[in-house]
Parts: sequence; C-alpha cells; structure tokens
Amino acid sequence: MTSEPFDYAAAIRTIPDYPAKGVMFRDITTLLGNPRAFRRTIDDLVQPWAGSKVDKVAGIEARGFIIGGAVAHQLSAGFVPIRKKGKLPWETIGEDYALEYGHDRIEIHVDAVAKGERVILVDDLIATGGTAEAAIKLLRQTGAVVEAACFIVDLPALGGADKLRALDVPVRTLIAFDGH
Ligand SMILES: O=P(O)(O)OC[C@H]1O[C@H](OP(=O)(O)OP(=O)(O)O)[C@H](O)[C@@H]1O
Ligand SMILES: Nc1ncnc2[nH]cnc12
Repeated sequence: MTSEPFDYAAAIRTIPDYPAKGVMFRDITTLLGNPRAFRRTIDDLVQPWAGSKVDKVAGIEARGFIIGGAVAHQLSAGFVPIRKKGKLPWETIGEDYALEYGHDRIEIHVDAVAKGERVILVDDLIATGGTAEAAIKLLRQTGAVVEAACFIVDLPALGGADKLRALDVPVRTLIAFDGH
C-alpha cells in the first residue's frame, strides 16, 4: 500500500481558456502518460474497496472508460460502459442531462447490470455533476446498488460532489482545483 503524499496537481496539465474563454481545462492525458502517476491514481481510487466485493465498475464515455477499465481490472470486477447517445448496439435506456450550454444524453444497455449488483461509478472529473447524476439514475433503473462514485478531479466550486451526496452516493476524489 502507498501512503506518502502524491502531487496530483503537478501530474495534471492545466490549459487556460480551453475549450472556451474562462475555462481552466484539467487535462489528465499528462497523468495517463506518466506510469507512476497512472498506477498511483488507480491504487488510490480502489483503496477503499480492497478486499470488498464490487460486482461492476461503470465508466462514463470517454475519459471514464480509461480510468474505469483499469479500476475494474484491479478489483476483478466487470466493466459497464455508459455511452453518449446512439453508440450502444443493444437495447438501451437513456437519460438527458444539462451541459453548460444545451443538453446531451447518455445511455446504458438495459441488461448491463443485474438487480442488486454492487456498482462503482468512475469518471475522470466531476464539475456540475450533471453527467454523473444522469449515470446514477440510469444505474439505479437497472437495479444496481451504486456504492460510490470516484473521480480523479473535483471542481468543488461547481457543486457536483455535493449533488451526488444528496443522492446518497458517497463520493471519492483525489485532487480538488479552485474555480472552473
Ligand atoms: O460534472 P459535469 O459538469 O457533468 O462534467 C463532467 C464531465 O465532462 C467531461 O466529459 P465530456 O462531456 O467533456 O466528454 P468527453 O469525456 O467525451 O470529453 C468529463 O469527462 C465528465 O464526464
Ligand atoms: N474544467 C474542466 N476540465 C476538464 N474537463 C472538464 N469537464 C468539465 N469541466 C472540465
């Protein structure tokens, strides 16, 4: 087990004014490309569930697939993709959610999770929490028990983690950045 502090902020590149003026984009590709940082991220995300039974890890397209796949492997759990609309080939259920401008929709296969299965939701970052909230609603419709939601980055000014806690989902994040 690792216990010495790790500087996540230094491993993540910040790009001002991308994709729009005023946004500080937290780019995890630098973390993913750093073998020590990537391993430490996955180790830290799975740490609360070492030795407990998790049936499935659900990852949100697209960056949540990278993190969620590694987390699922480490926990010997299955992986469930939650995708943007129109991408999944089998029967789906979907949920609309608000973006900063406009709306989008995510979908899950109806049979991706069996009733009562213990699921952890994973994505790279939580901002407003709209995407993760929609994912939790979908997982619960399948009968999943959503044990927790895990993210590398939290943007607390946007209130996303509080939104998920209000849905009774424990939230784990590894680094918080001020502002947007
Ligand atoms: O908390 P929210 O305000 O909902 O925002 C967080 C979401 O935004 C980003 O994904 P994005 O929609 O940009 O898609 P991508 O992963 O395909 O780039 C990020 O990876 C989260 O999924
Ligand atoms: N500031 C940000 N950086 C990276 N991804 C994001 N998704 C929403 N806000 C973001």
